[in-house]
Amino acid sequence: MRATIEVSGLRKRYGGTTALDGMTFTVPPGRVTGFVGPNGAGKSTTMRVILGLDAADEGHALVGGRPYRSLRDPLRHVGALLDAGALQPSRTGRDHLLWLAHSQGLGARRVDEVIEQAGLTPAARRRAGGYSLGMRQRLGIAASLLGDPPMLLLDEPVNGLDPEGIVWIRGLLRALAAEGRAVLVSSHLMSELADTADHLVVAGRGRVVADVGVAELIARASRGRVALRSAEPSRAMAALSAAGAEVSADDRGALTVSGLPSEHVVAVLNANAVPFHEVSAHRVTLEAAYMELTRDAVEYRGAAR
Ligand SMILES: Nc1ncnc2c1ncn2[C@@H]1O[C@H](COP(=O)(O)OP(=O)(O)OP(=O)(O)O)[C@@H](O)[C@H]1O
Repeated sequence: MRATIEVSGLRKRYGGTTALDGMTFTVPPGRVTGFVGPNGAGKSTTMRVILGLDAADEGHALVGGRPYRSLRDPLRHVGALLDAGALQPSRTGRDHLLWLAHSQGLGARRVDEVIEQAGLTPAARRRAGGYSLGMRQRLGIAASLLGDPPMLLLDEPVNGLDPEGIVWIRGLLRALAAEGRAVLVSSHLMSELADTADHLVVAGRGRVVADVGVAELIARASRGRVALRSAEPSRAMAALSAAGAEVSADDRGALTVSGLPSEHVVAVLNANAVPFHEVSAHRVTLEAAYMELTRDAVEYRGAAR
């Protein structure tokens, strides 16, 4: 079974609300695909449809080429974290995992491995009802790893994690992808996916707005601009503007130049004897690139209902 998640032409309405409007994308093995988009864009609905928890009105979702519901021992194929709150509060974390493991023919040794992998060892024998949100997330992630699945779907896994937990999950997701797994991670906060995702599927109003590599998205939004620092920013601005560039300055005196490649920027400054101490490619943050992309796709909740 090829570890690929495929979503094709999904449509779904809830009464008068269109949740999915032709959602189509593929999550290939070997990379972390971030599934992002504003609130209400259809991310959770898509994940529920992939996992057979909700039926689409049209279209199909396949995991490893098959509908999720047709899989025997699904945890061995697809690991999922959807709602970290769905727990029996009186059970210990370890018992919860043992119960899940037994349902899939997996043993206690595997349970202890994922407890260790999820950093849950100190809490594993405590009642899950007393867990913090971060602990519940770790338990949900441990559960998703139980069957050593080649495909993973994690809905907002960073929710509730402390800074150490965030660093941990970034490393875990990257390691899982490096092992050749298909990893789909949803988030509505772009900063959570910076340094984690290789690729982004950006959803807006129930469909895909962009399906793009992270590096390419940043390069595109950076638009070949040049970042410049000079002890004499006004002279630098005057010289570069005279050479046909557009120059803007931030409140700390850093300049951003568009319309001239960096080697021309350097040549113009040298020809005008303007001192400078830094010329580099201007790189927007992933968050800024994403904001630009989704500006038109934001669902204004009040207006939409
Ligand atoms: N069970 C449901 N009943 C009615 N409407 C629903 C239901 N589930 C989702 N919706 C609506 O479908 C749309 C898509 O919701 P969904 O939860 O999939 O978006 P999302 O991208 O996951 O958003 P968020 O980032 O807020 O989790 C929203 O308008 C939502 O209100």
